[in-house]
Amino acid sequence: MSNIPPILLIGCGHMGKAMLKGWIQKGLSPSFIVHRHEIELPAPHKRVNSVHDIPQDFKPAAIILATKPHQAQEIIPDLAPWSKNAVNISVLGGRNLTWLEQQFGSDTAIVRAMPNTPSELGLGMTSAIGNPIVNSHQKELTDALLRAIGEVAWLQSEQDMDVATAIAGSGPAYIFLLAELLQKVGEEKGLSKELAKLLARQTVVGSAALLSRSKEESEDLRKAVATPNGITERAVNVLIDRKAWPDALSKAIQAAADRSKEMAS
Ligand SMILES: NC(=O)C1=CN([C@@H]2O[C@H](COP(=O)(O)OP(=O)(O)OC[C@H]3O[C@@H](n4cnc5c(N)ncnc54)[C@H](O)[C@@H]3O)[C@@H](O)[C@H]2O)C=CC1
Ligand SMILES: O=C(O)[C@@H]1CCC=N1
Repeated sequence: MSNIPPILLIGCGHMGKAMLKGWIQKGLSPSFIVHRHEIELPAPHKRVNSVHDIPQDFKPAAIILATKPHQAQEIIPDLAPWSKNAVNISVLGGRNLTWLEQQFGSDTAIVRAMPNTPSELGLGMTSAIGNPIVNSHQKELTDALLRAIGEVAWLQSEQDMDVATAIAGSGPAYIFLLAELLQKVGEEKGLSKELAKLLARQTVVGSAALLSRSKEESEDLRKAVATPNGITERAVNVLIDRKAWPDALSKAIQAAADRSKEMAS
């Protein structure tokens, strides 16, 4: 049974595809996807090359804008036949509600959202904030759409979106980088490539699953590994030094948040 309303998805790259896969698994109603290249798409959903190929009688409950930020401006005016009667959910990095209202019109219901790629597995994390035109029904609908692919945090202030983006939107990249680096160090220390890869990947996967299922704080899970005066503690002492991971992560998050702010318009 379909429990996700029909959507119009604009752009089906890394993020659009991740969300679409999540929604299809949860029973997406017949929807249209605007994408210039062939994609694997189960019936009854349809891919079209351009918005001009969408039937006028198609009534999406939500439009999801998932092109690159610089690609969005030219396509938004073409969405007018549908955008006034739908909630328009932008996942564009950086682009703020002021910019989005300038493109769609300030009388249009717009949600600025920042998901992440684990949405593909229903394990996403999306931060969201709507403009004043979004009514309670549209907010519930957006919440249901985003909850179908993971957790949702409705922000009180749009100012928080830059840091939310830097932590959760970009965050999967840091975790994959950790897996990359663990493998690289393993190889540098003499392990075979296959062994280093297996150890690094399964450790990241298993730790994330444990964190997901445990009620304990991440700090407690960490302390359960680092036996006092044992082996792990030596490594944790290196990493937790203010000048090591705390400073590096703080600088990294600030750099990403600054870039998000730069991309506001
Ligand atoms: N990749 C990620 O992890 C995340 C990305 N985002 C945001 O999602 C958006 C998309 O990012 P990605 O998926 O990584 O980029 P991408 O380049 O993989 O996907 C964008 C897609 O939009 C398509 N497109 C461009 N113009 C179009 C048009 N006029 N009509 C139809 N399709 C068109 C492109 O062909 C491309 O497939 C960006 O604005 C980004 O900031 C947000 C959260 C996380
Ligand atoms: O890096 C980017 O610009 C996008 C937004 C967050 C994740 N990817």
